[in-house]
Amino acid sequence: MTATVIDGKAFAADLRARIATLAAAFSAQAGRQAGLAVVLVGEDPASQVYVRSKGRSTVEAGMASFEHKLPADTDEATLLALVERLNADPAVDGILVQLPLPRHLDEQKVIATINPDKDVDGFHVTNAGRLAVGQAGFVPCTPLGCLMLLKDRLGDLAGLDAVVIGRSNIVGKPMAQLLLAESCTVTVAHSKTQNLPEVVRRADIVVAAVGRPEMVKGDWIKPGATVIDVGINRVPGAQDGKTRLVGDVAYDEAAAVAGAITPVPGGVGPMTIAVLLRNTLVAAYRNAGIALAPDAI
Ligand SMILES: Nc1nc2c(c(=O)[nH]1)N[C@@H](CN(C=O)c1ccc(C(=O)N[C@@H](CCC(=O)O)C(=O)O)cc1)CN2
Ligand SMILES: [Mg+2]
Repeated sequence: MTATVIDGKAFAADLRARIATLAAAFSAQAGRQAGLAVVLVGEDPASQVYVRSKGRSTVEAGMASFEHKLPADTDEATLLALVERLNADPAVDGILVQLPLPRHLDEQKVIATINPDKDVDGFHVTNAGRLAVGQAGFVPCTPLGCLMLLKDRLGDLAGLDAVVIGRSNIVGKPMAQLLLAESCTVTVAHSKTQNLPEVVRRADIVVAAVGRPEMVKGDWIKPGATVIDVGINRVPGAQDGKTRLVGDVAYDEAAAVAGAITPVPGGVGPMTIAVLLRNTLVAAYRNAGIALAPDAI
């Protein structure tokens, strides 16, 4: 078997186009643009790339982008005061603090300061709780993007066996909650899981989010399974000094067995920013008190 390649880049482009149409409708109805504030502390090169890309995508979708770049040695009080100002700013519908933060800053404390109804990353405990009990809230962008790709490929997920490898607050745990809400039978595997290859072999859906390059091997995959690779790992390339990106799944081996698989790059990654725009627009509709059909985006 050779797997169908799930083209996250194309799916995300289509999603962004639909968001742009709705964002224009929002601006006309509300008399203002939906707004996203992104806070970057420090000069981490990857974070700078992601923040630039978020700003550009926000403007391209017809929304307002507010970028706040703070030096790496910013103290906690200054960062929390900025978040409080953004909470109070009616032009700001969504607030995102780019992670990771410099070590001296407490990520949980910063996230806890964001108004949950502006928390378009879905990282606030209130939104984690809402997801856990099935209430409307914001869902973290990467797992929601994975779910969109899965539903597009498989339709109804009810009854399928899903294994999520990784238990982070940002991907693994919310992914498991989302799959449970779709009535999958969900296993969350992690570094202490015994007989991981056997556990993965049971799965109709495998979501790999461990951050270990090419850890999931082809012979772990059940023939025909759908494989979603969240990993973005930079490893030394074949040529001197060059690096290349690989996922958490050994792609060529897995693609020979799976029914469908996301590539790295071009799979899950582009969905993260498209879903961020989606969450921001949903926040704008809610903040403006304008109804938006639940399945509109
Ligand atoms: N506050 C947040 N911080 C972080 C998040 C997040 O959702 N919210 N996620 C990641 C970084 N991230 C967005 O912030 C992100 C990561 C990867 C991609 C992406 O498109 N990746 C490409 C490859 C990019 C490359 O060449 O390096 C792909 O997979 O095709 C977008 C956004 C951590 N921090
Ligand atoms: Mg820290």
